[in-house]
Parts: sequence; C-alpha cells; structure tokens
Amino acid sequence: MRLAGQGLRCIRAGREVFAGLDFEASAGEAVAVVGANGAGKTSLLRLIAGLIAPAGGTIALEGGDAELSVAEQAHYLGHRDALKPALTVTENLGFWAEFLGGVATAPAAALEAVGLGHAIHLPAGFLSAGQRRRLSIARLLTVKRPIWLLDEPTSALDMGSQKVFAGLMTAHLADGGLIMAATHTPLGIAARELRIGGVA
Ligand SMILES: Nc1ncnc2c1ncn2[C@@H]1O[C@H](COP(=O)(O)OP(=O)(O)OP(=O)(O)O)[C@@H](O)[C@H]1O
Repeated sequence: MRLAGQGLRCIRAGREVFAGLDFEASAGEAVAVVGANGAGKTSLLRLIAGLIAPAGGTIALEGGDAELSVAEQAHYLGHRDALKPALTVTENLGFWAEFLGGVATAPAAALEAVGLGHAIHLPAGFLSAGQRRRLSIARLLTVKRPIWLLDEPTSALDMGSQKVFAGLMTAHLADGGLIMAATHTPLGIAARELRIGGVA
C-alpha cells in the first residue's frame, strides 16, 4: 500500500496555505509532518481525510481497497478530541464503532490497551486531557483502518502513555498500516520527516 499526494494546493479563507506539495507514505512507514504554526500541517491531514477539498493536485492510494475512498480507509484523529462529554467512556467508543463500522478489537480490550479500563463508566466530560486523548486513541484500535492521520497525537500524554502509544503505533506499522502525524515533538517511533513551509 502506498499513499501519495502530488502538486497539492490548499486554500483556506481565500488565502493560499501551501502549493505544489508532494508527499508519499508506504505501508509500514510513519511520516512526521512538521513545520511552523500555520504552515498547513492540520490542513494537509484534513485534505487526505477528505474533510476539505484541495484547490489543486491529487491524492492517490495504491494497494488499498479499490472500492473504498482514502477517507474510508483512514482514521483522522484531530487535535481536539471528538468526544461527547455526557456519554460514558464506553458509550463514546461504542458511538465511534457504530459510526465507522467494522469492529476489530472489542471496545473493552481497546480501553484496557490505553489504560482506561478502570474508567469505562465515567462520563467523558470528567476525563483529564490525557485521558480524553487516550480514549480517542482507543478508537484507532477498535475499528481497523490502515491509514492513521494523527494531529498532535502525543500532546497531553504523560511519558508512560507516550510509550504505550509508541507501542501501539509500532504494532500498527508492523501490521502493514501507515501513519502520517502532524507534530511539534518527537513521535517516539522512527519516522520520515515531511516539512511544510520551509525551515520553521
Ligand atoms: N477553518 C478554517 N478556516 C479558515 N482558515 C483556516 C481554517 N483552519 C485553518 N485555517 C488557516 O489555515 C492555515 C493553516 O492552518 P493549519 O491549522 O493547517 O496549520 P498547522 O500547521 O497545523 O498549525 P499549528 O502548528 O499551529 O497547529 C492557517 O493560516 C489558519 O489560520
């Protein structure tokens, strides 16, 4: 599997954010998208996830499921956790499992894997920032999708949780997945750098 973008141009609110952007990521590979604030890292991930349309260029996936779009084969983990505060931890994950479809790992096991096994009945609104992030990460495990698009995934994670997450990313890559992560800090795994907007 190989995901590639060519000549991508992104315009937001009438202003060009980037143009002529090329990237590629293959199965088993992590790409760290780096650059200054406002360079367009989040915008690039949102383009790939199909959440905004490119003003130019193409995104192609070779070796994926030809019947599914790139977006349907990708998880997009935004830097703001997409959780419903009044629903419990289990209910939030259940919502995502049903919305995305195709449960690969039982929600209870995914919550154990991210160290939230003790908090399954808590409303998500009661979780700390790091716990909310771990609940979002559990979504990646519950529903199996080969492309992980991660925006600042380790922000709010303590050192222990960063190590656990590094292990989960490593397992995903070993399983033939690929990762593109916008980040200002090291991911904790080997990653090729894609710099947007010149030297930050
Ligand atoms: N919803 C939006 N509407 C209009 N402009 C936007 C929107 N979201 C982002 N932008 C603009 O697009 C540009 C790129 O933003 P983006 O969030 O992609 O940058 P980034 O590299 O991820 O930044 P950071 O490191 O601060 O997270 C910025 O100038 C931003 O103001």
